[in-house]
Amino acid sequence: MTDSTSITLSPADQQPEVIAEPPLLQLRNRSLHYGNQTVLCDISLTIRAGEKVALVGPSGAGKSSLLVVLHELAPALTALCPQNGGLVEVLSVYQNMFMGGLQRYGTLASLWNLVRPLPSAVAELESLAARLGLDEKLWNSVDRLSGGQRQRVTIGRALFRRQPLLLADEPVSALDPLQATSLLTYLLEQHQTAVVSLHNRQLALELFDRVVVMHNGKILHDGPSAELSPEQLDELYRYQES
Ligand SMILES: Nc1ncnc2c1ncn2[C@@H]1O[C@H](COP(=O)(O)OP(=O)(O)OP(=O)(O)O)[C@@H](O)[C@H]1O
Repeated sequence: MTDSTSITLSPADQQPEVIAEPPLLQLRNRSLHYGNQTVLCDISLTIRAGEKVALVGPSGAGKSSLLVVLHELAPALTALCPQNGGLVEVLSVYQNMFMGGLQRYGTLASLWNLVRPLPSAVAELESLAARLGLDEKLWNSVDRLSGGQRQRVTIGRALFRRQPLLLADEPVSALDPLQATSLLTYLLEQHQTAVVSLHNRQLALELFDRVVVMHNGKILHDGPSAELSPEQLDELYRYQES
């Protein structure tokens, strides 16, 4: 009979087993062209549930294009926060944010709530508007808002979708630094998984656990933010192909 107390474990056996989440989004050698311009070149990227990924890189690097391609992989799971907002100018903040929840409410309830808001929807959106500093503006039309206020409506619409995956394109670029940090933190808390493009490298390193740097339609770097210094990230940002 074997004496179990005499079994010695090898170092590998003593390591806790790390079980990776299955891929939530996966691209393999994906390219994207506009006419004869290649905007994404042979991109391979895996996003796993639970990851918070910052997408950085100079203007025109392909970040928005990559978000579009990722969105096509799982539209029903995604809360999308596009750079241009896609807001309906003549509708109110309430109506624009409510449109994020159309999928959850169904056609009839959605139409009803857009025309004659029911108390439950109003209460939910009042609370969301207060969190976004828009409580005074809930019934104003979007065409009367500042750039930062409009950006917060776009964030509100994405939050109201209540989906596990956030794909956001520079969601806080028009906000002051304190508000940007606070709302980006909140957006990340409210979504299990997130891929967010941003130019603020400090926020990328502080709030995200993985940083993907793009340059010229390609992924130049992909790794944990904890292993990247601000100087290294600046260097990657300034990368010039020789
Ligand atoms: N609809 C389009 N038609 C033609 N070219 C496009 C289109 N959208 C983007 N591009 C081109 O694709 C390239 C990548 O653009 P993209 O918007 O993905 O970059 P980005 O990294 O998000 O830039 P930014 O930081 O300025 O938002 C750019 O050269 C841009 O001109």
